[in-house]
Amino acid sequence: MSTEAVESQQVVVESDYDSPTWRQLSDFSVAVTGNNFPSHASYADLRLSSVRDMGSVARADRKIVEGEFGYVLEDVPHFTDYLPDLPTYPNPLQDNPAYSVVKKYFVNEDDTVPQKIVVQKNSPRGIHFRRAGPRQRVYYEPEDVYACIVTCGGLCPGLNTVIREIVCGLSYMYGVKKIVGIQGGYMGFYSRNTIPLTPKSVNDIHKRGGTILGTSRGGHDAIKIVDNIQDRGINQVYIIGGDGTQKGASVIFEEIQRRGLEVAVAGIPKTIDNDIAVIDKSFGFDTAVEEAQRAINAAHVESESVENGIGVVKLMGRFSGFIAMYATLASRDVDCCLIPESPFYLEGRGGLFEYIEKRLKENGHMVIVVAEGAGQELIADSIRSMGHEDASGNKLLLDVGLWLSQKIKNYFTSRQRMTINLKYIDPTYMIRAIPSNASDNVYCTLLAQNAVHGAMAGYTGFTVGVVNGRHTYIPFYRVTEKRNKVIITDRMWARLLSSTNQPSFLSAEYIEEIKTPREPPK
Ligand SMILES: Nc1ncnc2c1ncn2[C@@H]1O[C@H](COP(=O)(O)OP(=O)(O)O)[C@@H](O)[C@H]1O
Ligand SMILES: O=P(O)(O)OC[C@H]1O[C@](O)(COP(=O)(O)O)[C@@H](O)[C@@H]1O
Ligand SMILES: [Mg+2]
Repeated sequence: MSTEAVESQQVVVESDYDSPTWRQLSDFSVAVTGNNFPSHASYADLRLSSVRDMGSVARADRKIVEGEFGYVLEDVPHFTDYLPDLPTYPNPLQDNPAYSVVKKYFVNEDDTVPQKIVVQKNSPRGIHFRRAGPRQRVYYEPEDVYACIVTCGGLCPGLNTVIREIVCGLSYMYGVKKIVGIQGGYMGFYSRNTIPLTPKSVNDIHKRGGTILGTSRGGHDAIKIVDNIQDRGINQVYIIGGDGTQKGASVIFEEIQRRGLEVAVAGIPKTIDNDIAVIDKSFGFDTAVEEAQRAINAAHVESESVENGIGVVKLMGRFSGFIAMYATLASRDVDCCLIPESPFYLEGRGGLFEYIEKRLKENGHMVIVVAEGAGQELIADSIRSMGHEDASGNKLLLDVGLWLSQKIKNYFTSRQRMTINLKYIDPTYMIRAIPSNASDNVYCTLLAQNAVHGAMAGYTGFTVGVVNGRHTYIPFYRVTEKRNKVIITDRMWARLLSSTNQPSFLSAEYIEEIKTPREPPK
């Protein structure tokens, strides 16, 4: 992702400073001198901050280490936090011919990655995350590992690649033999049989879309899931899924910790919408943007082949319009992009209809990209049926693409304003179901391998993710407490507006309001 996109995430993060959660974190944090953090073996001596989150992850213990110049490490849990006397073993990678020639293959225990890379002379060093990667000592003998993998939530390109690379990483790097897949999402822990996974059985799966394990929404019962983990003797749990899944993983981790089990819980964030906080980008996003070009091209070809042609393309994005924004910026054929973060209106001065009329008169055709979560309030006004949820508790959306297409048709046919030719394309599930592209495949591989390195090194209760280009271990609460959204006061959205020339749909008062600076952090 571009620097600009990284900047957008930082704007989101800055707002954390105002939240009660942040103030509580500071109150409970553990201060250390300088930045010589204790290695994880001595973390048992540190007081776990036990901050009770105000939001959705209600019982997350937080492990905060402060250093000089405003340095803060938001660390992830480690076995030694609650099981102090575990034996450790040399990392088998040191004898692996592929790695033995690599200088500094093991990650320095003190390496951390800053969340904010744009700084000023006097700004505090800010929040950091533990750098991901292989450690010199591991907490499992290969023959003792019994790992499982589960995929939850909606589909996303790259799921099979992550599964494949966890299996291959565990097998080839650490010599692990016992790996199973949990079928059909969280509920599969207690309602379905497991399937054995070997490098041979997963060899070709990255070439297929979907997930070979199946997935589901709903059905998260932490007690039943952990009972099942315990009964089977599973000691590494790899959980691939979005924000809902990571919340579920956090609850599972807490139950495992409460029972004092030596079971590592590692999350790999998945969301085609790219709405997971903190991380630079989620896997599958690039593939989705690329595939969306095919739909936009089709809409363009259709619309320019007829008089007053309008192509409407609906793309995914329940709460965040990243796919729509990037697909629009990539295409250059889009005249208007509508996303959930930017409210719009249809009629009157500066409205969508006026703009469509102008573009058709100027250019004879136009393409509109609309993210599925855009304009939901407008639709609710005319349809009156909001508030339904799916099995995971996600808001069910009304079809903005169909609604918008109908509204445009009605407007232009009423009072015989203009004869238009509108074609509506909904490629959403076609985009989601494809295999990941080359760059996402590499990305999935690194995420999977780093998840494996973290679990083998005794870290647990973490999500693996890229922050400012570096792989890190992020505590669950950080990726679940808020969603990554397009910031419409950022330069990236301004670039989009100037590339499409569409109206901003914002009133002068609203622009003033959102520009008002927030209070600086204390
Ligand atoms: N707050 C939560 N606590 C525990 N489990 C949750 C929570 N939210 C969602 N889940 C579980 O996570 C799984 C996937 O969630 P969902 O929202 O469908 O997809 P995603 O993980 O992609 O956001 C479901 O099985 C759901 O029951
Ligand atoms: O029809 P489904 O399977 O519920 O999925 C629809 C939703 O899945 C998404 O792709 C995102 O899903 P996740 O939260 O599972 O990543 C949204 O864009 C879309 O609204
Ligand atoms: Mg979600």
